[in-house]
Amino acid sequence: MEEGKMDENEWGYHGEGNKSLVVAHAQRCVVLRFLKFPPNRKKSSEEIFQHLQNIVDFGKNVMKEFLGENYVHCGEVVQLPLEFVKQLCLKIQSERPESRCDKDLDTLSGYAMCLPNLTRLQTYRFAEHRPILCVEIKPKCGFIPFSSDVTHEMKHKVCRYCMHQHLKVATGKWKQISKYCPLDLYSGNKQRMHFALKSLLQESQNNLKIFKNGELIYGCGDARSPVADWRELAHHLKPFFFPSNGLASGPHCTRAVIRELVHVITRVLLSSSDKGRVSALRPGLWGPRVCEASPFSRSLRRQGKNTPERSGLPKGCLLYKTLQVQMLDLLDIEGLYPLYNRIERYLEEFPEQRKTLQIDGPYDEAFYQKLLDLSTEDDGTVAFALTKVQQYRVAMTAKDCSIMIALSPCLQDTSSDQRPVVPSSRSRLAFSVSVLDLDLKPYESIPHQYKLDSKIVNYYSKTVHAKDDAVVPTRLKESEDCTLVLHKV
Ligand SMILES: O=P(O)(O)O[C@@H]1[C@@H](OP(=O)(O)O)[C@H](OP(=O)(O)O)[C@H](O)[C@H](OP(=O)(O)O)[C@H]1OP(=O)(O)O
Ligand SMILES: Nc1ncnc2c1ncn2[C@@H]1O[C@H](COP(=O)(O)OP(=O)(O)OP(=O)(O)O)[C@@H](O)[C@H]1O
Repeated sequence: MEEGKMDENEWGYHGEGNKSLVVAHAQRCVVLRFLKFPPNRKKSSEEIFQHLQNIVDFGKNVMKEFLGENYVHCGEVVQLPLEFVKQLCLKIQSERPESRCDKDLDTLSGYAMCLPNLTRLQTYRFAEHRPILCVEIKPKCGFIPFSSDVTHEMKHKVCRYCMHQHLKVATGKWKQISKYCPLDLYSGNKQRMHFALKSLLQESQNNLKIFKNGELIYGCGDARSPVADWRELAHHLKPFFFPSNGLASGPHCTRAVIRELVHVITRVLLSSSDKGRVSALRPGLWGPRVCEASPFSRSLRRQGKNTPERSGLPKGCLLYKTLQVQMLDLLDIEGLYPLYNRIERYLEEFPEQRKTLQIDGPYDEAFYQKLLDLSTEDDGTVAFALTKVQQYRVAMTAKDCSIMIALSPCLQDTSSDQRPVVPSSRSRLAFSVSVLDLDLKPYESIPHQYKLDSKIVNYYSKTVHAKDDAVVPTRLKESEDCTLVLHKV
């Protein structure tokens, strides 16, 4: 960043999550990612610099190793003029969704991360003139725990996402239960993946966003949500997926365009565009292949059909790699929590050891190497507890990251385009796949995770499952078909 040339008018609000806020440059393909904090919980400039540097180091030394060079963009920490940050903060404030305003942008340190704008990613830094479509998916945890430490039987049957949906609706976070189940998306089975993606398109919550030329056009279920209907979405998508059946408008056209999008995204998700080395992780343990709450598998069971095999994801694809990292959570929070307590007891006695244990970094090569020990034999040591705790934090990070898929029509002269290509009915689309939000989850969040896990399972077991048992015969008759009915347009 060139200090003297920072002009807030060149930057616009792009999006935000729970912990960071992103602004995008109007011309150049870059974004600035700022940290956010609750009011009155400010950190010193040094602490913020270190926090951001840790994020970059963790991306470089750990996530690039696990997920592959091509998928991970670590960015760099930049120092900005304080006046620029202050003016920028004022400029974007009115565009922020109300639900996110419980935290303030850090305007005091002057530090931020500079990253490629993944919604416009073609060739880093300069925007091209071809239209770009970008689909962002936050797939969440794609497996059912296999750990023998799990005490709630329900956790061996229903995935965390599907259980959590009920608590989220009960607490008013979302209005409706989604039909999306991460196990369907991670199945590698095209039919299940199509169902998962259509479900995300129906009820996006914070799991799906679509950008066109860098602008949010779909998803993000809050006040800022620009469209929620498929007809308008299909209109946006036509330049990319003009239907092969020749229909230019009407419900059939909408359906055809949405179907094309789903098929193209599935193909891209199954592609192995990464040429990096094969991941060092092979947990090898699998829980059940399906989640009992997924409407897809419930519908098949009702029809007396077996759920299709988890066809298996191709080993080089990002979903496969992400799932492997998620499965570093070998013990489940129930098995992990006592090990966290072991470390806490040790730290109470030897507080000066916190640094040696690398709890707050540095996230370097040595930190990465220790993550590769997948043994689950507890020898009672702090070293064992520490390895499992660090693996858990990394796994939780992978359970909360997002995948960005950028698509743009190929030029006539494709020799200039080095990127992989996916066919669509209108043209061939060059694509790139990236992963974002790879901030290592804090050590301190483990007690919260333990409590939340129990709250999610208890709520699901007591309310939903009990109700389910009582109404099974009626529900079966109701035939809650998993064939997705398109919204009326
Ligand atoms: O606990 P979960 O599964 O609800 O995940 C949280 C996310 O909620 P979600 O369920 O995806 O809507 C949550 O997302 P939202 O703020 O709800 O959009 C955050 O990503 C949170 O991470 P962090 O605390 O900001 O690092 C996430 O917390 P972590 O558990 O990943 O730390
Ligand atoms: N490099 C990028 N290029 C384009 N858009 C980005 C980039 N990084 C983040 N975004 C956008 O900003 C949003 C918020 O970023 P991010 O997910 O990193 O926030 P967060 O606060 O860390 O999330 P969480 O709520 O999961 O903690 C993303 O959902 C994405 O739409």
